[in-house]
Amino acid sequence: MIILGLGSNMGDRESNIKSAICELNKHSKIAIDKISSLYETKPVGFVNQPNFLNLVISINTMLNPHELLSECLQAEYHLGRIRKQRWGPRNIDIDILIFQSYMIQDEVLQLPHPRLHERSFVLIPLQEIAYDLPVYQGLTSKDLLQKMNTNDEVMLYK
Ligand SMILES: Nc1nc2nc(S)n(CCO)c2c(=O)[nH]1
Repeated sequence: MIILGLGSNMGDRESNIKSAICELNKHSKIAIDKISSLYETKPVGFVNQPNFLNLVISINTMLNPHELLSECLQAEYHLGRIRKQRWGPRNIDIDILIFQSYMIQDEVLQLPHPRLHERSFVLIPLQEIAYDLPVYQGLTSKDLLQKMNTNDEVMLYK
């Protein structure tokens, strides 16, 4: 499976995420498979910023991980990606979370995403579309969520 995480906490957040999905789906070598519900989520990392909207999608593609990263960055660029601070607010964020069984650690891409297992804003939507997918040390999103306190950080938006 190939899983992307989408997020936005600037501007029309829902429209930004829908536009990002459309941008990706327009690509001849990317096919959207599943789309999770949309969630309102409290910011983690740099907490002094607006709430995010987050979702995850699964895709099918013939691209390799670095080619897919390039297309995700292109899509962010086309959507006018605004990011002043590394951890600050952004109108659109497209992260590659899982790319089949690839393990990559280089200066532009880390797979699986290094913070995937500690992010309820990823694990909760991921549970919807890939509940039995091992995502971290053989554990599924359900296993990982059972170990976390996530009661008010992630709320179903739509
Ligand atoms: N809830 C939430 N917190 C975040 N902190 C960062 S950085 N990001 C950007 C994704 O890495 C997010 C996010 O998408 N959602």
